[in-house]
Amino acid sequence: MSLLTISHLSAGYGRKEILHDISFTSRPGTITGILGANGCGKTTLLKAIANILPHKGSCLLAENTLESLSARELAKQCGYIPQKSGITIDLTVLDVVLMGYHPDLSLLQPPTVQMKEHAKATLTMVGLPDREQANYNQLSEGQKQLCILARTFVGARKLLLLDEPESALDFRFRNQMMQHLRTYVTAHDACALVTLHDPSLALNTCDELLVLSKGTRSGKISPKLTPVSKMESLLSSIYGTINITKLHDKSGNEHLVMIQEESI
Ligand SMILES: Nc1ncnc2c1ncn2[C@@H]1O[C@H](COP(=O)(O)OP(=O)(O)OP(=O)(O)O)[C@@H](O)[C@H]1O
Repeated sequence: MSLLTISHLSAGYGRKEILHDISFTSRPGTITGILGANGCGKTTLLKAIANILPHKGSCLLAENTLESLSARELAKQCGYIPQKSGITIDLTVLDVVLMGYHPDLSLLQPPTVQMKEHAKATLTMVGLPDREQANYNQLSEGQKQLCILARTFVGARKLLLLDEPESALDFRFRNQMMQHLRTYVTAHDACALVTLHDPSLALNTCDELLVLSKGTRSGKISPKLTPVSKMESLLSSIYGTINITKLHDKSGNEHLVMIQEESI
């Protein structure tokens, strides 16, 4: 059964259409990676689903048509992480995380003690223990991404839209971030759409991959089910001639690794 149903979505800027007739579904408890070349429309897709961009088509989350919700109701259903947080004023890390509760609080209502404790625990979980009183703007870019991730997690929304949440994270934190996301979608029966630029990370941590090419859907991959030859063919449309190889770690778990077949 689907939690999210995107039907015939088209969107763009002004008169220029960027996304053309995109349809797909996501099940509860799953992570869908969105892959595509620079400028193909990944961010535009997330913005349209988050209702930041006017669009044609519809986005259904469980029984809610997202386009018909008020901004507050939408924020209660859907957490959106843009590429840049846009936070320029001085705020503590804890205050930034507590912003994740805003849709649940009335104007000027302060967060509860329980919310603060949960926010601190979430900061520790994502890898920022003891940093709650630090100035958000004095964190490294990677630490900022972890802080914004914590902000997204505390809200317990059914749909998470994450735009390159791993771009400033090192190898270890990238994998951990995807593990935290896995824990989140499982615990909340939620679904996450994540734009990623690391195909190997996407192949090993996402349940499904939506492949975009020039604003159209060129295919969907289920890394555990789709034959390697079909994955290679679809991903070659983005990355050129590539080769996907199966490797096993020391515990015997299978991993997919994508390598470039020829020099560019
Ligand atoms: N605010 C805007 N006004 C006009 N055109 C825009 C705007 N934002 C993006 N575009 C255009 O829309 C197209 C898709 O951009 P988008 O940011 O969705 O791509 P993307 O796949 O997320 O790229 P990247 O991987 O580089 O982040 C690009 O051609 C871009 O120039």
